[in-house]
Amino acid sequence: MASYYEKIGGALTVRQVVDQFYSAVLDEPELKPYFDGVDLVRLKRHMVVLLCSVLGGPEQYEGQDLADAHRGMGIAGEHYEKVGDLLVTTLRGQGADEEVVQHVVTVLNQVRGAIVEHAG
Ligand code: HEM
Repeated sequence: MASYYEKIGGALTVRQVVDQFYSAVLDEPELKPYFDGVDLVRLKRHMVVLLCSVLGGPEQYEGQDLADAHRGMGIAGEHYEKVGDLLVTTLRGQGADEEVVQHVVTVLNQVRGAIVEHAG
């Protein structure tokens, strides 16, 4: 049975998703300030590998633990939802099927607690 990773088109598609996703995030005035001064090349590289491995690809995530990476940013729940929605919209826009999207939504719900620091 094809993995989600194969279904979506492998690392090439994931890279396109991640590029589009961060363009969309940085287009949101409420979200952009979080990324001031951030090394976007490194961020995108880590996100590509993380998403590949979440989808069942062979890549091994070697970035920071998600709680450590986001600690002290004071990320609001409402901003987390926005970022999650942008990822889902981008996946759909790249033709990901609903099974793949639902798997990503499940993982987004699992990691929420590690990333969000403010209820609002
Ligand atoms: C939706 C789920 C999210 C996932 C899966 C995720 C994933 C990641 C990953 C893999 C990194 C790189 C860690 C490293 O380089 O070692 C990172 C860094 C970062 N994330 Fe997230 N993130 C999420 C949500 C958010 C949200 C909601 C915000 C802010 C609104 C955010 C802001 C940042 C920033 C600013 C960095 C850069 C930290 C730095 O390099 O100093 N993330 N994230």
